[in-house]
Amino acid sequence: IDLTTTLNKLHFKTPLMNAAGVHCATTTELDDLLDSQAGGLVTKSATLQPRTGNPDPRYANLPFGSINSMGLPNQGLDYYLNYANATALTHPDFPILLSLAGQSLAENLQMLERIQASAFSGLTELNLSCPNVPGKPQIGYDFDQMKTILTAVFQTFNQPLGIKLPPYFDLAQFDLVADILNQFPLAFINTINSVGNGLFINLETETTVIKPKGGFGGIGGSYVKPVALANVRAFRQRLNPAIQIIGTGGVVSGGDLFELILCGADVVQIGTTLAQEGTPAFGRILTELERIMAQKGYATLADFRGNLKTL
Ligand SMILES: O=C(O)c1[nH]c(=O)[nH]c(=O)c1I
Repeated sequence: IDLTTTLNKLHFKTPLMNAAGVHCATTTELDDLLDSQAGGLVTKSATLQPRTGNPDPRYANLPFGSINSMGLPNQGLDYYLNYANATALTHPDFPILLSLAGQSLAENLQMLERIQASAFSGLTELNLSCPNVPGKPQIGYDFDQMKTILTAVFQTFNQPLGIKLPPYFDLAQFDLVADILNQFPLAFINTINSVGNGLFINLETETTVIKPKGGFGGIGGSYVKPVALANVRAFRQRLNPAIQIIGTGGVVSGGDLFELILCGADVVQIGTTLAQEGTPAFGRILTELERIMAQKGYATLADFRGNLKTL
């Protein structure tokens, strides 16, 4: 069974990695990912300066997933850029993605210029879908702003770049967003980010379970798998084949991983499952995938990628 895959020119030994924001905020967490069966890693979405983020409790595990309103806490771009450049020396073949979530176009352009001026040779993921910075609407739901940002970004940045998208729930929106994205030389899209501004209640205490934003937060885990499958499938059907797809959302088992690849994903990320189970989740899920592939007679991921059949 060959589990290898590629994203742009980066070679992944396995198609599974962390989702930005989970187990990737500090060098300790990032080194943990290096030593796991993950095929690559992505760093916590960065701003130019460090941020403390929203007040605790800002994350909660739920019966079928998680809710979070972290508020973009991170160590600042240089911390992650330094980590990426140091790791490239010790692990030259391990794919590293840098996630950016600047709070203005100017900040994003400043960060991209800093990356371009450095020795960084990985992939950059521009997060257009953080749902938890109070007062900042998600760029991914403002199509004019998205177009403006992508136009400016591709005039500035000549390294491979992908974007992290929020979930969409309307076929006309898939058409509209795909038409915008097809105008740009994107290396990949990553879909989905958490389903924004859900609410979970503690029935006993009659309270919310997280503090920020009156308890509203991004939903992840099994709750969102049907939304992730649909978004990966819809964009695979609509995007220029040169734009690859990272599939994220609701992956708990090897079957879930198989399904996202069947919808067209080239690489798959786990967030909630990694937060709850730790890095052993990578090996468990990959072993389950191998078993399913063997049962079905598939030797490589390309044997079934994107081959979902309709009735
Ligand atoms: O609250 C966060 O830090 C956060 N949380 C998410 O669920 N997605 C994101 O992109 C971000 I930047």
